[in-house]
Amino acid sequence: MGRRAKNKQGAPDINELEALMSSKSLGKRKAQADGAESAPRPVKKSRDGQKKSSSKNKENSKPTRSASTKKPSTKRAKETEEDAWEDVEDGVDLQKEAQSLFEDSDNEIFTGGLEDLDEAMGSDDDIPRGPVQELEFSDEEEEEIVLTNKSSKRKSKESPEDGALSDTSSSESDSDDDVTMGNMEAKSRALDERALREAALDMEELRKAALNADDDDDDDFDDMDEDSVAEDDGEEDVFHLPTAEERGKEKASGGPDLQILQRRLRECLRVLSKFKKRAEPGRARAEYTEQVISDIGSYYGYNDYLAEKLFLLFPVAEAIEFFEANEVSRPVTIRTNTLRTRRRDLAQCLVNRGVNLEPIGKWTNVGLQVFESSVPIGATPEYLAGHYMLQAASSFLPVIALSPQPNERVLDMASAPGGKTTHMAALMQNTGIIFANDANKARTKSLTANVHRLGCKNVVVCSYDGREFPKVMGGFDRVLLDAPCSGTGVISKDSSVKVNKSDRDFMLLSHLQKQLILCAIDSVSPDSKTGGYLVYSTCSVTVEENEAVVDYALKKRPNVKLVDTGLAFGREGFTQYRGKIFHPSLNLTRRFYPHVHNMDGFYVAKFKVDKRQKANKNDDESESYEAPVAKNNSNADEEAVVERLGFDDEEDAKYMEDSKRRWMKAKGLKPPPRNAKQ
Ligand SMILES: C[S@@+](CC[C@H](N)C(=O)[O-])C[C@H]1O[C@@H](n2cnc3c(N)ncnc32)[C@H](O)[C@@H]1O
Repeated sequence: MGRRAKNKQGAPDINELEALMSSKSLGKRKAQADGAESAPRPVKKSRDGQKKSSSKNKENSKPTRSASTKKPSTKRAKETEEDAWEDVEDGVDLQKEAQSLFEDSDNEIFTGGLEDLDEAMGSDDDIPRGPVQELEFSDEEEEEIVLTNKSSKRKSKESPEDGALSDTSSSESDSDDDVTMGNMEAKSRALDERALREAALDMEELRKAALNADDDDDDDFDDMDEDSVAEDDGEEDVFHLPTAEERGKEKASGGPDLQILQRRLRECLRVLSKFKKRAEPGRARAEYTEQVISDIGSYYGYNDYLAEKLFLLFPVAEAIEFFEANEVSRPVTIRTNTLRTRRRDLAQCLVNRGVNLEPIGKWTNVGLQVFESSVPIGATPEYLAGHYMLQAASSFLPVIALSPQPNERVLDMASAPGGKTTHMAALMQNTGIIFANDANKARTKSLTANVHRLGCKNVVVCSYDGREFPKVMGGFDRVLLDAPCSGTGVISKDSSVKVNKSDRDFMLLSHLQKQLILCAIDSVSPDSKTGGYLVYSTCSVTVEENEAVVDYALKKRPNVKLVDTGLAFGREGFTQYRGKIFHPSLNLTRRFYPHVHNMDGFYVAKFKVDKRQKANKNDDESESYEAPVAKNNSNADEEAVVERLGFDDEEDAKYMEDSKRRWMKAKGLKPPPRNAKQ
């Protein structure tokens, strides 16, 4: 685990569902996605101003105690590791889950069956109620849910004055009184808050330094704290960048401590901001960058490979914001199941139970963000009756982009546990048909449970390797491929991603995604009267799982083109990245980031599939085009699958070589020159 992670209160590796069970304060920042990239980039301010904003940011991004103190169940941890979900596992085994909810929420073991749940929760009147919110609905539109008694939510959202504790219990508990049973929780909360405040101040310093590192060498601007950097005029202390040998020794002795790491990060960023002036003679810019990446890895607990991969996605200052955002839980959100209820009615029911919530944003008319709850959100009668799905806000996006219509024939190629399938069923008003497929049979159990709980009547669950489509079934009006991925967008939910992904994993995933996307394209009917669309999505932010896969599909299937996703926000996909040029239409795809949109990292691309052109003798691509033929068993020989899909051997060879070179370097071996015969 990284130094930063070790020292931080509220480790991000939470099981969100379990966190929900604890009925405490939930995600406190509102998803910032209303049509704008709202992530505040630190602005250059007077130092007073900066101090205030740092405290404010910290308070707003405070991870919840409930989230931080729960350990994920082994089962859940294993699942997230295997498949890198972006969704809360919802309704896996209702009876078991409900039981654990009660264990978690009440510290009492619930031994009854589902039918006993009501009793266990007491009559409605017995349900613990929080401060009741009065909901004001406009006469016409349920959109306009206005919460009039927002006291507790506001409290959780407002930032306290600099240095002040967020509530009275905290300030009490910050005193030196003896710890008693009565004040233990408050004291513990105060300690958490203090640690967070300190961490946020550290971050603010780093961010300021990083911001400067993004400035040009010639830029005279320097707004860093005087105590954190040497003065520019006169002699500067030249910071000594460790040599490779010194770094090796440091690693062997267990790595530097947190203070050294922080200081070195700051110093390296300071040098990078005025390289010519501040660099040690004879040292290259790349050496400083390498040190920054290595220290970020240690500070936040990433392996070097992933730290570098993620760092390179952003300018330096933004990279720090991204890594920091991965340390904070995302807001808890639910999706109203419009097959069973309306959002305003659901909101009113939950508010009456003591849930503090409000609509997520204008971009969705079914999402609600839960700020605080005095009841377990995953076990309310409304939940059990299928009135809502616990679902990350980001996972609404691919379905909104796909926009399935009533009476269509739709394929959800990798669908378990069904967050998106059930959303599609609702949009289609239970008409038409959705084939909800998932290669993992075990996972189709939770999918089926959710389909039943939410009352979806137009869903057929099946379990094929997605690469067997369209042989098993084809001719769909719309296809969703929410692909298996590395999960680099959901690190705040599953921190194991920080250390368990290697370049080989990324290569294999990218390969699988490329196979799946071609099969998904071939499953769409170009003759569809109402559709003819494919949406490809992942909960990862890496380029090889996103733009590279989409670009590959464009090359391999000339009959498809990218179209606007219809999503009102999100960053444009890369059209070039580190020397790789993608099709210019890649700018129509959308990227979502935790530090920008306060939702899980996500990627969405929408294709329109047209009829295939008649084979053109001069066109290798169309001549060799052949719809993939599926094998009868899912243990299909990998090589044959690769061959039938016409993989780009040249591109793969390059990946393999890169991977081999990195492996050799990691082992301390010198890779042969690039063009040498191996
Ligand atoms: C990101 S999750 C899907 C989440 C789902 N769309 C939802 O919204 O609830 C990816 C899924 O892909 C499935 N999967 C992995 N490899 C597959 C393959 N070759 N064919 C079909 N599904 C696959 C995994 O079992 C996993 O359930």
